[in-house]
Amino acid sequence: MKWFRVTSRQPAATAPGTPPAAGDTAAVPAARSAGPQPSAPPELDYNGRKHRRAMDDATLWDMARRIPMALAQSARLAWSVDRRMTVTILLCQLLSGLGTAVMLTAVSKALPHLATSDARTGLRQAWPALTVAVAAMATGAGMWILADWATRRLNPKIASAADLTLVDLHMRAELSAYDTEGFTDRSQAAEIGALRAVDLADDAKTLTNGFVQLVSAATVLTSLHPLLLGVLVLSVVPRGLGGVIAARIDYRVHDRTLSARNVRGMMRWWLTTSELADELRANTMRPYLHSWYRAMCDRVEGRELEGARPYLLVTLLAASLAGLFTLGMWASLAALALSGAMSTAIAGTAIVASQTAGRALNSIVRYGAVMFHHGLYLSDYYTFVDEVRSMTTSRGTTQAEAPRRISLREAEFTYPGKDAPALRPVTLTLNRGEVVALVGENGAGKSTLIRMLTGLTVPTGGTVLWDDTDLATTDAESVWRHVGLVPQKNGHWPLRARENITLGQPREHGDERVWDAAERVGMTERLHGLPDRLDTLLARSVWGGHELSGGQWQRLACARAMYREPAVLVLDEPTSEMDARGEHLIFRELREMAPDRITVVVTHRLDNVRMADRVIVLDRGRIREEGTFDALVATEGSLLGELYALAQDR
Ligand SMILES: Nc1ncnc2c1ncn2[C@@H]1O[C@H](COP(=O)(O)OP(=O)(O)OP(=O)(O)O)[C@@H](O)[C@H]1O
Repeated sequence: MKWFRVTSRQPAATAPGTPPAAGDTAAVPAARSAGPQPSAPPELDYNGRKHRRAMDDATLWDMARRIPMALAQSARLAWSVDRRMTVTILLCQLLSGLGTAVMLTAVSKALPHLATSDARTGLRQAWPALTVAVAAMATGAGMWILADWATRRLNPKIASAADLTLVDLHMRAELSAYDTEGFTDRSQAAEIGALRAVDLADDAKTLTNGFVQLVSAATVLTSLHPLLLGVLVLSVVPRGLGGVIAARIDYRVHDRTLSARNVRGMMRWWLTTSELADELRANTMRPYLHSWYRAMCDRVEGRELEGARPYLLVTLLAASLAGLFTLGMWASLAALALSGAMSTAIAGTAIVASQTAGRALNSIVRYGAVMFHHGLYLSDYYTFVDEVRSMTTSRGTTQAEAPRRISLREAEFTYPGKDAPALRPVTLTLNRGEVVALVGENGAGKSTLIRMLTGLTVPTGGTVLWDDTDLATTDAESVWRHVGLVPQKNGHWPLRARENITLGQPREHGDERVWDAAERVGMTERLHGLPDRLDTLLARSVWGGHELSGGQWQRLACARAMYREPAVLVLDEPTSEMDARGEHLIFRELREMAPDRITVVVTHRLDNVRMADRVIVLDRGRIREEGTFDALVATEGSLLGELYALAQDR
């Protein structure tokens, strides 16, 4: 590092590596303007993507098995949100298939007449069949439009239902669900399933329509002449195979760029959000981040370009093969007609039918691949829904009353997947009217203890009682109705100022209590200064929203907890971002409110601990000390005394 020696007159550069000078000169590091080139971004994988190589790995049998399952799952979702539209789509599909069958049969009836030498007579004899063919085609088109309308009505409902189920389950799950291994990955995969649900009805409809059309064409042809089924198979198989290979290449390119695109997408938020804009600029992070982002763009671009060539080759090959087979089919039909084994009219119908079947097959291949992928994610979605449903908070039906006493009896807690407990057996009683301060170094177990006291988690050993009610068998919602919690990380809810205070409470007439809560945390003036006062939207990221400072947000979180007038008021580092005036106000309010409730405060600012009736000092998951602040600080060798002395040593 380079050092400049700064004197009172003029800065003078010294050789690199020269140590800072002592005495009346101070040494400051030089700003670094150049340095080694940043390393390229690593190959990151996006955890939530489980099915990266699914298309590559899947056999045709896998696909054949998975696609009907996906269709059945789509039908189940559709049925659950709108039965009328689901039935409409199914009926339309059947009628459109029937239309195709009628059209092909009518064409086979009309063709012999049209093949006669006298065109006028031929047309006269063929017109009833031709009219039926046109009517059948029109009916098929009408059914398609009707199905499309029904799908458009169904799509948003399916998407909302899938999304709502997922969001609601997350909000109702036991906290321990978040700590189970791979929860986030499974949650992300399920979210992709819910996102894909938007297109589900559309894609399922197109695929089933392809099947219906293909079956109609095959049925009509077989009924006309058994040999025609073989001819049809010959004409569609190469197209089908070509389509599958092209789809695989497409998906391979998609897979190879997927993690880079996802990581780039995540990084995009970091680079453009105002929340990190200060840090990014003041710490001159832009050049590195720009080159990082550029490298990701290049990676995606390069891989997409690499995929273009094989895709072109395969599609060309598939199209050539399909052309050759079509030629072969025509030649076979001509040979059959010339040998008298088949009438010219039937051969003509076979050509029309093969066109219909070809189009149907294109849909089947294309949308079969899409539904195959939908199916994988839908399975994740359903598996996750079942998993979280079994983990929703349902502990018992006993209704909790506002406690006069909270007792922990040998209560301990070990996080899922961890060997050592975060909290070792704790026996403790908290009484109404008391303010208890929880103190301890980082990781001592304070937040874990708070979660157990408030019924957010159930102890993995021992019991937590509210009076005589065991929280492990009590309806959790009824417990939380008596709790007001200011957690370490509180939400900056993108809602109006009013809701940021009343959130979680039933709506009341009038704002009297809202202003009262604002006054308790010193926010009255600030809220009056907002353009629409309590109606102002508090979220800069939302159009028309307003932002508060970190300390002001924390004051609102305290106001929210106070507004609840809870029987159990718990605050985890409630004033870490507040100025001295705000902090003083909050602790004064807590004291005033204390007689009617059990109050628990976690704080690292030990001067605040003086106001507590009792201090509990946690150390590595154990209660190490308990008593009044003055007594503990005065005790020789106490941890609180040591921490307090460190806090004063500046
Ligand atoms: N969700 C979790 N999963 C696994 N371990 C956890 C989890 N949350 C906390 N822990 C661990 O449990 C121990 C206690 O954590 P806790 O958050 O209760 O400490 P704390 O005293 O509140 O710390 P701080 O003062 O830093 O907030 C720590 O070792 C921590 O790493």
